[in-house]
Amino acid sequence: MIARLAIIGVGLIGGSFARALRAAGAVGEVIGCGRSVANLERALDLGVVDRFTTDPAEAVAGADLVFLAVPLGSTRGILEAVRGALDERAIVTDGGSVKGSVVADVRAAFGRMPPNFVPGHPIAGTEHSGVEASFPELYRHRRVILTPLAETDPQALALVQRLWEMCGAEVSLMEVDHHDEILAATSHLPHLLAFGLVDALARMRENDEIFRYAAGGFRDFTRIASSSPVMWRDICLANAPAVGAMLQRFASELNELADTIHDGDGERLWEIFSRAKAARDRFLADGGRD
Ligand SMILES: NC(=O)c1ccc[n+]([C@@H]2O[C@H](COP(=O)([O-])OP(=O)(O)OC[C@H]3O[C@@H](n4cnc5c(N)ncnc54)[C@H](O)[C@@H]3O)[C@@H](O)[C@H]2O)c1
Ligand SMILES: O=C(O)C(=O)C[C@]1(C(=O)O)C=C[C@@H](O)C=C1
Repeated sequence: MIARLAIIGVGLIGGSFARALRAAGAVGEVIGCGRSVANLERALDLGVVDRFTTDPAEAVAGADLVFLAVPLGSTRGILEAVRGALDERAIVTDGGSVKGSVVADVRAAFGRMPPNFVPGHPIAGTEHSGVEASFPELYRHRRVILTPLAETDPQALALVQRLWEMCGAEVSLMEVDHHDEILAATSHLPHLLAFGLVDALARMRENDEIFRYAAGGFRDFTRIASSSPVMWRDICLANAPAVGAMLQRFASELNELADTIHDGDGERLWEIFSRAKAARDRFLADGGRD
């Protein structure tokens, strides 16, 4: 389906995309591009890419499909670097966790929204980074959100959708702003809470003792605080308004909990916890994805 695929950012997301498409027999040659030569050499050893370069323009030359999977803060620079080298018919898509910032970067770099750019976001990942962490099954039974714009060519959209489906994913279409609001709630806020909690505990004087007695609850709640600080810095900055609004909402929920405990209002605590448990049980029963 794709004779030449260029992956810019051969990490967890880019590497897994290449591996999944290879496993599905959907790609011919895969060109990797990144900043870390050690990571790219590892990608070559693992068979994730057939060759690599650190020059984005060289990577996209002659590619039929370009997949951008770099931290969001690097998106605009990459787009500017590849602008003049892209094949006229090449389809470009991405896996960035925030869509408004990517769309703004594309408009700024190209002076318009090219019809062959399809913004996307796989709702799948782990707390690990780099090509070593990538695996072909990452997207199987996971959702991928595509956020096409009025300018998007339906054929480009259909191809990108088909490729994700070949990776085993279920594709949904969504408006850019709606995507960013939803993900602020279900992904960005939980990461902020995990990072914030671990940082607060780590800065407490007794932290050695605290971590010694932490067990499953702490481990489950904080797994995602092992995620890439660069990636999460960029996500928070790229989605600042929606993340800020969610944080404020959550802060008032926390204040309400604190007041309820202070008032010794057990009935109210039970109500809040029961409502939360029922919502999470429903999420799991509906196939809640890990
Ligand atoms: N990790 C997740 O769970 C997850 C899930 C969905 C989407 N995403 C998004 O996917 C993108 C990639 O995340 P990841 O988890 O694969 O990160 P990663 O750190 O595993 O991989 C990113 C790769 O990009 C390379 N890179 C960084 N800056 C670059 C630049 N300027 N030019 C070329 N290469 C550069 C790095 O060397 C690295 O190999 C991010 O935009 C992230 O928001 C991540
Ligand atoms: O499972 C994880 O480790 C993840 O963080 C994956 C996760 C998330 O669910 O929040 C992280 C960022 C994304 O953009 C999409 C998925």
